Amino acid sequence: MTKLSVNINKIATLRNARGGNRPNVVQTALDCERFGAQGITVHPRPDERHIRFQDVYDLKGVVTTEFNIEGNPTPDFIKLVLSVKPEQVTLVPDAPDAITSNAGWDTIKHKDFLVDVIAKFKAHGIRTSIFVDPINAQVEGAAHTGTDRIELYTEAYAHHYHTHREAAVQPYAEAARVAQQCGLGLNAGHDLDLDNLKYLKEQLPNLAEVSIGHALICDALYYGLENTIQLYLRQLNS
Ligand SMILES: CC(=O)[C@@H](O)[C@H](O)COP(=O)(O)O
Ligand SMILES: NCC(=O)COP(=O)(O)O
Repeated sequence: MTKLSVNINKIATLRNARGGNRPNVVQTALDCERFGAQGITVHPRPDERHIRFQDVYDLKGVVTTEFNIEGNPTPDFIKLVLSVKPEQVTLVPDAPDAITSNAGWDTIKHKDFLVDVIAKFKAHGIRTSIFVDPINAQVEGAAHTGTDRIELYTEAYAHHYHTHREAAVQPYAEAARVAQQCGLGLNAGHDLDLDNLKYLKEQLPNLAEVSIGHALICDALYYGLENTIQLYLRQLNS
């Protein structure tokens, strides 16, 4: 079974556009769970342009499915995660000014840093995942950091899906196989949507979890949040 974790960053983006508390991030997380989501993902960034650090504290008290906090492990981020103690932390090497995540870790170059940070989280019982491109050497490098899982950065797959899906998925299937050989759990995310999700799932039999935000929230404008979550779950489970 592949779990669906709904990334609610975009709910916070909408709230922040006006100030106030509409839409309510905490209520949306609870509703996502009620509608079938098996996890909630947030990606607080240093400028708090969408999810704020306070949101993360508020969500911890109420999320009953898997809580996944993503982000660049700056000292502030590490402090937040160690204090909130989510089920999973996903380390993403995004620059503070990046519009969105745009690359995986160089797990070879940053091995010592990752080993150190991952050990801190694991010592507090938090499962770790690191965001990587579908490159075999980077997956093997991830295994040497001590992480529990990797999250494959699926932007390239999503981008090429409509032109040549077999070629687009090939490096991901290979990376998934290497992850399994190395004993790493497998997550995936970024730009996944109702078109490209099912094929990815079919080609990556060991896929434990996907985190999806942007497309899912856009789809919810048309189909409603409950229907949309059910549509995504159907792609994963049919
Ligand atoms: C790691 C990843 O791919 C997502 O967390 C993505 O960064 C979502 O963040 P935004 O919603 O800010 O684009
Ligand atoms: N880890 C990926 C994620 O949380 C959501 O990415 P996206 O669906 O907003 O591109």
